[in-house]
Amino acid sequence: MGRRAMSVLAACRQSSRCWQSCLSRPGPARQHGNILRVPEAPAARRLSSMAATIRFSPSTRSLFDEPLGIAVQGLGPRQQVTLRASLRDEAGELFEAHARYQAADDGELDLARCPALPGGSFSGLEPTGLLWALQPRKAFWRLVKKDVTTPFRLQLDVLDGHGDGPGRLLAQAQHERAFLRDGVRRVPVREGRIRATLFLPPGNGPFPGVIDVHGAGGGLLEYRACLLANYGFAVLALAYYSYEDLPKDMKEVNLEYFEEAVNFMLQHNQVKGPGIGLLGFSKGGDICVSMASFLKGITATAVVNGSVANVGAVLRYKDITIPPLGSNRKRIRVNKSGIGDIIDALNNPLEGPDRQSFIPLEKAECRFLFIVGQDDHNWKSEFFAVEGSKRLQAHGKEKPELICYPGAGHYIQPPFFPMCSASMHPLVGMPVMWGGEPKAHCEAQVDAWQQIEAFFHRHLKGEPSRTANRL
Ligand SMILES: CCCCCCCCCCCC(=O)SCCNC(=O)CCNC(=O)[C@H](O)C(C)(C)COP(=O)(O)OP(=O)(O)OC[C@H]1O[C@@H](n2cnc3c(N)ncnc32)[C@H](O)[C@@H]1OP(=O)(O)O
Repeated sequence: MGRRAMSVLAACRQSSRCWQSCLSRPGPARQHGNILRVPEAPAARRLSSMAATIRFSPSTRSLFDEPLGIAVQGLGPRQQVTLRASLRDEAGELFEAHARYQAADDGELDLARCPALPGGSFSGLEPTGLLWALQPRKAFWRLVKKDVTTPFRLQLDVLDGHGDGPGRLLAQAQHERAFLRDGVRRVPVREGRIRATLFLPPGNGPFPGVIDVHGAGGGLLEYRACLLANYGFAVLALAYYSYEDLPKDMKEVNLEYFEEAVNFMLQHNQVKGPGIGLLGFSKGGDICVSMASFLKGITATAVVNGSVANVGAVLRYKDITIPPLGSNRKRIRVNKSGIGDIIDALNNPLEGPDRQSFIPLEKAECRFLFIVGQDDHNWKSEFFAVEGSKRLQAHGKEKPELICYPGAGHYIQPPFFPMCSASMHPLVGMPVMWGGEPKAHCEAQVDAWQQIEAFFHRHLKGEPSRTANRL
């Protein structure tokens, strides 16, 4: 990560501390629909005689990966206000962002038209800045959604003025950011060895099918699969270790487990054949490349900041063994805050015995999409994607789609997940920097999500997808 991005984040964290006291401030308030109005202060301190109201669009609830319109009405002409967004995750950890604005002559403040002034978490015209700039108060914490059946509750406070401390509360409202679209079915799957959740869109199937494999860390993460199912795919979120009776750690990745999952999808009466798609992020990316290389029934594979070398665990399939790419902890650079930069820790899979870890992706019969954050500090995603592309073409295979995003780090998530700059690495055992600059990273997430969806529509459905820019 660049020094500039680190200092932006440090500044955000520092300034968010200034706002802590206001969050717990008690005060009588009355609820009007989703708008909580706070009684006005004495006339002498009032800048406007009108009550400010917050308007969200959509009004009360939206899907997490959709943009959210925010406007404030009833402010004074050119009134200076600070908008503060906050959200608590399921562990109770607080995420906050704030931005300084000046209302228009008519007392209206529409974030789609009004630029944020310097001094907040972001500046400039950023209609969704209060979403993507959310930062955790707890160091090394990421926004993760574990229970997709409940929404995140976003709170917006409108505060008077641009002071360093919180100004008088002028209006407050809440909005639900949901994961499950109405009618999408969430089906826990415990078939054979498979531990997974299948998301089925509303209506009569069959639907194009996708298996979603998340990165190292264990457990069963459903949020990306669930959001993708909202767009008409049958998506299986697949756990592969540290979940129920699956192996506790990731010493070895056995592809027969993943083959069972592919066969489960291909045989499911709600899944349209003849092949399925794979979506893999990080360690999930190289698992998907291995699945595509060795298993039948894969039509399209989207890899988000993945590797084309097998990493972190031995891979086994029948009589095939692929060793993990070598690494050297001495190449980890640790900064003054104790955060590691592991970008140079892995060996080169084109050299010496490490060539054995290169996955023979030329065996695959599917189309590939590589999504790359050019500021990925977990590993060299762009190098991996380019080498994968070269190898495919050298074997007469179709050139994969490769989309590179400058300023995007490792943790490319669905839209509006705030960028995580550093957190505990599940395999390295220390906090590491993931890379990325928050605004560029957020824009990459929005575009990458559309590209992934369009890729699967093209190859699994044969239909064009919606192309509207959702930023
Ligand atoms: C030589 C060099 C080679 C370099 C070699 C480089 C090779 C890189 C190869 C891998 C690259 C990757 O995959 S990178 C990672 C990408 N991974 C993912 O995207 C998957 C992310 N999944 C996860 O992080 C996990 O599944 C969680 C956090 C969702 C697990 O949730 P859980 O199953 O409910 O577990 P839980 O008990 O709550 O917590 C387990 C631990 O995670 C922490 N944790 C829980 N929630 C959070 C959170 N929101 N933000 C931060 N941390 C959290 C807890 O404090 C705890 O830490 P503690 O008390 O145990 O300390």
